[in-house]
Amino acid sequence: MGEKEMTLDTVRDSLIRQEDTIIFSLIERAKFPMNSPTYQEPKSCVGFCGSLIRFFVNETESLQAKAGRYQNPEENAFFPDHLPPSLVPPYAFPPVLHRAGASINVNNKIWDIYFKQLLPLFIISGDDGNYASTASSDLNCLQAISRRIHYGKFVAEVKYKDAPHDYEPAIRAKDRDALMKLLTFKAVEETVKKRVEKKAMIFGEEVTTNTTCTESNEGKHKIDPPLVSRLYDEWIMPLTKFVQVEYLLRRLD
Ligand SMILES: O=C(O)C(=O)C[C@]1(C(=O)O)C=C[C@@H](O)C=C1
Repeated sequence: MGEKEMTLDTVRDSLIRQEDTIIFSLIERAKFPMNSPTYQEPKSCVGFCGSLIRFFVNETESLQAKAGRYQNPEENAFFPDHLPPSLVPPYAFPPVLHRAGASINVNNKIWDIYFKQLLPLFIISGDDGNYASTASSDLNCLQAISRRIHYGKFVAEVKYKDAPHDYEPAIRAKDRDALMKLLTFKAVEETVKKRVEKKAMIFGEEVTTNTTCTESNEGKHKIDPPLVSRLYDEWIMPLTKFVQVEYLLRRLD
């Protein structure tokens, strides 16, 4: 975010814009079949040890760390241990987050859910050999989803600053349920679910120049729109809220 102060409206605008990134990245991943050799642990080390996806993410994060990606408090690495330091001159990101909550990282959960639950839902089975491209598009999805979920820290900070007296008793009592209630807006969640479904429909439509005969493409989408809504309902929004609760619990440290 630029110089302007964050408000609930500006953080929500960012979440809305991030929907585009997430949906486009899912559409890109859906170009490839499952390509399961990307994820298999080989029996022995082949120039690197472990699965291709881990190798790919580790190496890419290492390069991106050198290029300064993780200087930005909106970015969280999947393998944060042993990352090299940034080699680029630091940018003075505005210090929005409270120190104690800034380091929250739920990427382990995101990793597990993405590979075990999400991929099988929206990727067809098969193997076309494009393992590196598959790993690359997985990382784009993971980074977009991770950025969105960890953006919960900023959402929580803004909500706390807007109404510290509402949040403080629940924070002091470590009352997760009360915090969850305070930060939840059901009507907003319903709007998010409807909007992402609509975006998936529009972004994933087959575009033709033929205006008279679109029937053959009608109803065909590169990613199933209701599935995107479900993904938000079952994983993305709950994890964003989990991050908000975790952040708030540390807000008075
Ligand atoms: O917009 C908010 O207030 C948020 O906290 C974000 C979000 C979401 O993840 O989209 C999460 C919780 C709210 O219930 C509504 C939406």
